[in-house]
Amino acid sequence: MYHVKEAFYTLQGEGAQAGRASVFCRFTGCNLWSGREADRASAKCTFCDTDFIGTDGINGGRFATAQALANHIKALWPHKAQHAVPYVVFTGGEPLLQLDTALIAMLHSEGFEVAVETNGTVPAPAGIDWLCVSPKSSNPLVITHGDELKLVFPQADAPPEQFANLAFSHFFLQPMDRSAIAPSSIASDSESTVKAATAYCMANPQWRLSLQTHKIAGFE
Ligand SMILES: C[S@@+](CC[C@H](N)C(=O)[O-])C[C@H]1O[C@@H](n2cnc3c(N)ncnc32)[C@H](O)[C@@H]1O
Ligand SMILES: Nc1nc2[nH]cc(C(=O)O)c2c(=O)[nH]1
Ligand code: SF4
Ligand SMILES: [Mg+2]
Repeated sequence: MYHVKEAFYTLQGEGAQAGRASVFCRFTGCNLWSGREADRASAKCTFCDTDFIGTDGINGGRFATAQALANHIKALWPHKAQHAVPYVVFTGGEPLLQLDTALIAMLHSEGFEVAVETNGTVPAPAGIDWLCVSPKSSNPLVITHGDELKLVFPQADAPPEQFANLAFSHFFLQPMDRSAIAPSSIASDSESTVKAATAYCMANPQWRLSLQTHKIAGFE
């Protein structure tokens, strides 16, 4: 049984594929946080910007088979987009707690490319076409190669230097969105995570800036 919080058609907002039309499938649950605010401070990942509890979001639900979930995803890709390769991004929560080779194979047979956004602490099934790993604090990575490493910045226990030698094709710093965590406190300009990430990328050109364009442009 697959548990899906929500699924929707949008543009990939982040990283090297930013701007690409995508079906997002957000799985329920994560191994680094319960998702409850009361547990945030003591969680293994404390800055999450996402609600991944339950199956009550748009197009969410429980799917008994890979075929059923693949059909659900396929129905969200517009029929008119015939000249583009259909693209699905599995995220969460932590998608690698649920994504398996059966679901990947089913989507490949429907012509989809399969992308994943993961915290890198859970092994990945074979067949993923675009793998984005986003390390979280000192939680050990079990995935050390992939297409992009997208580090939320800054994180005291996860400096970029720790990941710079891993086998990824792209290295991104994504400014931490603090408003998602403490909506009432507006950070001063001198505390801007965008400024800090920009300065780091300018001093260390291996790294590029990833902005969360869906939030800036407001398309989601
Ligand atoms: C909600 S996570 C779900 C996927 C997976 N659990 C992970 O952490 O990569 C999706 C993406 O949002 C990023 N993210 C989460 N909270 C953020 C925040 N407050 N500011 C910026 N990016 C954030 C994550 O690092 C990850 O790249
Ligand atoms: N548009 C859009 N792009 C995204 N890229 C990664 C996201 C995520 O939450 O995994 C995300 C998201 O939530 N929305
Ligand atoms: S690992 Fe990802 S989904 Fe889990 S709490 Fe952290 S950012 Fe959120
Ligand atoms: Mg998001």
